[in-house]
Amino acid sequence: MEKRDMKGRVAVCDLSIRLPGFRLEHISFSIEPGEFFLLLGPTGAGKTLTLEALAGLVPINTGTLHVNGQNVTRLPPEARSVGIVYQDYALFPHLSVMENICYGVRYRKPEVRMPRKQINELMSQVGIAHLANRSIVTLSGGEKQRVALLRALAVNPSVLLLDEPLSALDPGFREDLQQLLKALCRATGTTFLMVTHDVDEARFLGERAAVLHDGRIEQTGPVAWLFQKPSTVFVARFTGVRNIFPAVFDGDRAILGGCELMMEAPAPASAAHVAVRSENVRLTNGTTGSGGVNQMTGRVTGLTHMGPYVEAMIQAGGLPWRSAVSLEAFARINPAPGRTVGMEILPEAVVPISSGT
Ligand SMILES: Nc1ncnc2c1ncn2[C@@H]1O[C@H](COP(=O)(O)OP(=O)(O)OP(=O)(O)O)[C@@H](O)[C@H]1O
Repeated sequence: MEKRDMKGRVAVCDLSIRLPGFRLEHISFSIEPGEFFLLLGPTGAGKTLTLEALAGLVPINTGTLHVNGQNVTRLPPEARSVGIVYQDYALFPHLSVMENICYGVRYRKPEVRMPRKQINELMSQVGIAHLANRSIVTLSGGEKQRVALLRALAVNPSVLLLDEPLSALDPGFREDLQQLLKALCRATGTTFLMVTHDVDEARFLGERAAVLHDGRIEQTGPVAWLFQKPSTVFVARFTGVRNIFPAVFDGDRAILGGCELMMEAPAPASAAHVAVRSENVRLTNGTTGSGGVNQMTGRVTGLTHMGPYVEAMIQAGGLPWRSAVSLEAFARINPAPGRTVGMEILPEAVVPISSGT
């Protein structure tokens, strides 16, 4: 790859950080120029540490870090061409909006900083042009986060690191800012690496993601793939899979409880469970269709109204299944507790998963 094609490329290879009481181990992933990549995981998984290692803010024990094709492992933070945006904005309260945005610019050579004209355009794009002279302390959370974003982008980093930038905002503001983040990533061509523990946010924002658990990466891949084809019990739970059962495998057949399900391909040797998303458990009327591939009959044991759908609990094949029933299907099938219903799962929705790292 030519040097200019490497601009914005990130490669983290076998990163480890050992702290009293916590170990980040064998972290490896790479990000393509201009990509919106997510580090996903629950609290305490090591997401912030990974970001800070890339930014040069914490010492690392082993591993190499490349930005723009350059080995930055031993470089100081200011020489890495990365910017960082925090959840709590970290703005200067005594400066105005424009002074905050341009704060880092004055320390940069003209050829590497963002031209003032582009800063003005971005301020208009994110809807804060009219606030240029306002004091930071008078802004709302959403406005502050817009200022923080532009301050980080104004020094023209190749890579922008974002540590849960939306988590302090009300849900209404969050959606606007999610749209804005996507638009800024596209408009500036900057690589975005964002930390979040919010799976809905991940679904909306990310192209690819790495899922961290207890200091290790469990799975890396396109966000949609992590949801549809989790590879471990942890990733399945984290992405909201409601049916996870221990299983044994015989080629492309999974045997779980008192039932046998066909999969689309043979399970890997590491597989020990089966994951089925509740939206992939389709209900049918009565015993209709029972006896076909992955069709069973079950008894409804409970219902939970979730707003746009109803989660039905079905006892079938000796296991407690959960099915997300659309309101239309709910009205048609009427899966009232105690009733017998048919249940169908496509082979591609039966996902063999391992116990994890
Ligand atoms: N300087 C430090 N010394 C000791 N332990 C630390 C230090 N910094 C972080 N840790 C610990 O490392 C673990 C991972 O922290 P990290 O902030 O990376 O988690 P996270 O995934 O970003 O979680 P959250 O979503 O809550 O921010 C935590 O248990 C934290 O307490």
